[in-house]
Amino acid sequence: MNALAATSRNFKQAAKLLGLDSKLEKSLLIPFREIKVECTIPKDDGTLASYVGFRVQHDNARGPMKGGIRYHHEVDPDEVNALAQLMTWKTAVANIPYGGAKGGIGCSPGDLSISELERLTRVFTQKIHDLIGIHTDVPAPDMGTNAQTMAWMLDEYSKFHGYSPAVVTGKPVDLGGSLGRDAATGRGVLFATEALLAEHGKGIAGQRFVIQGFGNVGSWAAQLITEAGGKVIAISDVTGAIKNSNGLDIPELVKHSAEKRGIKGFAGGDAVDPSSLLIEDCDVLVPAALGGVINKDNANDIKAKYIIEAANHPTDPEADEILAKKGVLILPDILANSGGVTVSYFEWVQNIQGFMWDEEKVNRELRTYIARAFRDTKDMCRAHHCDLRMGAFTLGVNRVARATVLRGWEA
Ligand SMILES: NC(=O)C1=CN([C@@H]2O[C@H](COP(=O)(O)OP(=O)(O)OC[C@H]3O[C@@H](n4cnc5c(N)ncnc54)[C@H](OP(=O)(O)O)[C@@H]3O)[C@@H](O)[C@H]2O)C=CC1
Ligand SMILES: O=C(O)CCC(=O)C(=O)O
Repeated sequence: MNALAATSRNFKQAAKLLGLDSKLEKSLLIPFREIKVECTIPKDDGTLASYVGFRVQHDNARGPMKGGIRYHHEVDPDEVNALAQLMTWKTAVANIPYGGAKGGIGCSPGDLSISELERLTRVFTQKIHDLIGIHTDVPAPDMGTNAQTMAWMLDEYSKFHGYSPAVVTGKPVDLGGSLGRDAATGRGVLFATEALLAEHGKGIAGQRFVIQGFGNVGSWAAQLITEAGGKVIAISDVTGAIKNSNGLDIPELVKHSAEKRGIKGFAGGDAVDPSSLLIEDCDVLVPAALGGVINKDNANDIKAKYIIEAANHPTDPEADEILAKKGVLILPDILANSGGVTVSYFEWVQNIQGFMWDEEKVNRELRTYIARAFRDTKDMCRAHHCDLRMGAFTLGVNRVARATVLRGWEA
């Protein structure tokens, strides 16, 4: 199912559970603003290349819009729209004073040189600089982008508006980035998993994990889960998938992946078919790459007891239904991966205050925010007799609806 159709379907189900007025429901669903820009750059060989960039600003009832910028060949308007909407509910679930946005450029970052990526990022920033800002819309990294991308955005934005570190988060620490932001999404995944397992009398130690994706989120999640005593038995990235039933040596895999630009060829595990990774026998499955990967075609074969959605919208609504019947518990994206935007919020606060926190404080606060979001979600599950996804959706949608009504519509 298309990402936007799936996300909107979840939203509508939550609106129904909350008994939202149909006109309010409609106004919450329609994005505040959709931006589409042409980005042409000279390539290193002198030829021109044109790309399409998007920024969808979904909602700002609770504060400045917030969300990452994705560089991936599959980026399209519907997907960015869905991801922006998810950010609105996610920031509300985390109870941080933001709305939601998302951006992206349809490109294959692996095929571009560093200087081509820099030119593309600068052109994109030139096209949207008037529509983002510290108190309007604050970008951050997502798939295919990183701290360096944010450094270029900050530099380009500052040419128009003066030096403004708080205009992006996930920056390098040398430019005002927060300690702990790089690991934050993976660390949030760990904290959220701990909260879920604790409810069932379990801990991370001894559980067998399978992780799809070994980029920022997947690699940090793997490292932190391993440090907490979990056994990561299989991992995939674009280059392939590997398995070791005794547990993969994650620090060695991190080194291998950095040197070889992927996990393929790692000596500490056996190569397996990437298409069967999600149906490997394990306790906890952590999709940490693309959307829509758990769907009606593979849901029946999934063996995990818990799915922790580190990626955005990895599970289709049809798969949700199949997995619920099988008794698989799903910790939804807007809660499970909210650690990234939560530490982005801490970064923005530090930039505005001109004061830096130490990493221990960042991680301690993150644990508090994730634990609170989990408790609040469970309260909504009890109130509405629903699963964790609808618990998180009703929590987020209700907070945004309340803010919208309080602000009113008077012209
Ligand atoms: N970064 C953040 O703070 C946050 C990210 N997220 C979400 O987490 C997910 C991952 O983002 P992030 O880690 O930042 O992105 P990265 O670009 O750092 O990493 C993405 C990873 O996914 C892998 N990948 C891509 N396609 C496939 C595929 N078909 N099968 C298996 N692996 C694949 C990539 O492989 P390769 O490197 O070989 O291309 C890479 O290992 C996304 O859904 C994103 O929206 C959510 C919240 C915050
Ligand atoms: O850190 C941020 O602002 C946004 C991270 C993001 O894009 C996401 O949570 O999906």
